[in-house]
Amino acid sequence: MSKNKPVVVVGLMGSGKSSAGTLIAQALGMPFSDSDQWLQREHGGTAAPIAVHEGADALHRYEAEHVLRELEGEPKVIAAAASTVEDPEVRQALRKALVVWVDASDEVLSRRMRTSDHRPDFDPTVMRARREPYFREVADVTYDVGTLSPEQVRDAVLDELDR
Ligand SMILES: Nc1ncnc2c1ncn2[C@@H]1O[C@H](COP(=O)(O)OP(=O)(O)O)[C@@H](O)[C@H]1O
Ligand SMILES: O=C(O)C1=C[C@@H](OP(=O)(O)O)[C@@H](O)[C@H](O)C1
Ligand SMILES: [Mg+2]
Repeated sequence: MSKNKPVVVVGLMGSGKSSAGTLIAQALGMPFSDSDQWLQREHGGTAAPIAVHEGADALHRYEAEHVLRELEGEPKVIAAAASTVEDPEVRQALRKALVVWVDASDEVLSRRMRTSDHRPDFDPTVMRARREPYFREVADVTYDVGTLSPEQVRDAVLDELDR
């Protein structure tokens, strides 16, 4: 698989997209674009206050826009917000990327999503019911981050790109 194609890390809240994405970008020497930082820069805040003040629909629109914009231009490693797989235009655009789905049990995710207050208070079980079929549809590779560390995910992605 080509090393010159975008890599997009997807998964539910707290699944480790930012952690693994950072390491993958470093290893590949590619630019890294994280939804979390992009929201801050383009929309003046993290996801949690945007969800409160502008609503979840506006937040999810901004998050989809992030992936669509960053998939244009030079290839990057992109940590996409959890919501983005719900957008049909995003799912179509993801076809040109290597899509890495990181996942763990809801119990693990509930614990990990509470490590920072930038996240809105969404229930992982509800989010999974809605999004799991889409993750399955877009993913080229899937990693269990209940057992794999971000470094192990990085190494698995590098192997995949070398195949
Ligand atoms: N593979 C992993 N194993 C153990 N802890 C992890 C793993 N990936 C991420 N974490 C931890 O889980 C939390 C959420 O990770 P983060 O990368 O911010 O997730 P996301 O960007 O998907 O919301 C952080 O505290 C991070 O250190
Ligand atoms: O599940 C969701 O709808 C969201 C998950 C969080 O993203 P992460 O996937 O980066 O945790 C949050 O920051 C995002 O804006 C909305
Ligand atoms: Mg993140």
